[in-house]
Amino acid sequence: MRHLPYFCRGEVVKGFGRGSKELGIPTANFSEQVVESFPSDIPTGIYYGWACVGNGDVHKMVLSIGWNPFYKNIKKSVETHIIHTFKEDFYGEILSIVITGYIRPEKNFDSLDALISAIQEDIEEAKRQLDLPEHLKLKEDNFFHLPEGKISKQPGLSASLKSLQQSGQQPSSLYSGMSSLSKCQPQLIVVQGGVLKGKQTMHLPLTRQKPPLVRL
Ligand SMILES: Cc1cc2nc3c(=O)[nH]c(=O)nc-3n(C[C@H](O)[C@H](O)[C@H](O)COP(=O)(O)O)c2cc1C
Ligand SMILES: Nc1ncnc2c1ncn2[C@@H]1O[C@H](COP(=O)(O)OP(=O)(O)O)[C@@H](O)[C@H]1O
Repeated sequence: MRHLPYFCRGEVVKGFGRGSKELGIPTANFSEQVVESFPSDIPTGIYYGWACVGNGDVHKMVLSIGWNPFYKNIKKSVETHIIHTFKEDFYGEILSIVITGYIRPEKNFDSLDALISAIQEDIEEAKRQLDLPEHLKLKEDNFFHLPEGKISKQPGLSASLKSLQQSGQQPSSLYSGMSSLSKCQPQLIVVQGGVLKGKQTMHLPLTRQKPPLVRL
C-alpha cells in the first residue's frame, strides 16, 4: 500500500477514555496536529506495525485511523494499541510508530462485544504478520534508535542532532528518522542544538540546555 511503511512520532494526548474503560484495550492518541500531518489520501482503517514509548523497547502494535464509526466521532483520530502491558499510563510521552501493514477498513458493529472481538482478531493478525521478515526488519529501524535517548517532549517533535552526528551516520542513512520526522510535522522539527526543516539542517550551538524553539 502507498505510504507504507509510514513513520510517525508525536506526543500522547488524552482521548475519550473509552479504550481502557469500555473496551479493555487502551489506545494512545496522537494530537490533532499529528493526525493532520498524515497524508490526506492514506486510507482510514486498521493497521499494524511497531511502536516505542520514549526511549523504551519496541513492541508490536495495532492502530486505528479514522472516525471510529461505532462511536461516530466528529474528529479523525490516530490511536495506537501497543501489544504490551505497561505498569502505568504514558500521557505526555513521545510515541514513535512505524506502520507496516493494513488489516481492514473501520466498521460499525451491532454491539460493544462485536467491536472488542474484532479488535482482538486484529491483534492476533498483527502478531502473525509482524513475525514475517519483511515486517520484522522494521523493528530494528534507525528511527527507533536515536542514541543517547535524546527524544524530548517539547515542542512535540525532537531528536538529537548531536547524537545522530556522533553515531557517524551520513545524511543518506538518516532517511528514516529524517523523512519520517519531516512527514510527521513538516513545518517544525526541533533538534537538540539545531533545527531541521525537511532535509535542511541549521546548526546552532550545542548546549546542555533545552533546544531553542524556532518557528520556520
Ligand atoms: C485495532 C483497532 C481496531 C479498531 N477498529 C474499530 C472499528 O472497526 N470501528 C470503530 O468504530 N472503532 C474501532 N477502533 C477504535 C476504538 O473504537 C477506539 O480505540 C476506542 O473508541 C477508544 O477510543 P479513545 O482512546 O479515544 O477513548 C479500533 C481500535 C483499534 C486499536
Ligand atoms: N498497551 C497500551 N497501549 C496504548 N496505551 C496504553 C497501553 N497501556 C497503557 N496505556 C495508556 O492508556 C492510555 C489510553 O487509554 P484510553 O482508555 O484509551 O484513554 P484515551 O482515550 O485517553 O486514549 C494511553 O494514552 C496510555 O497512556
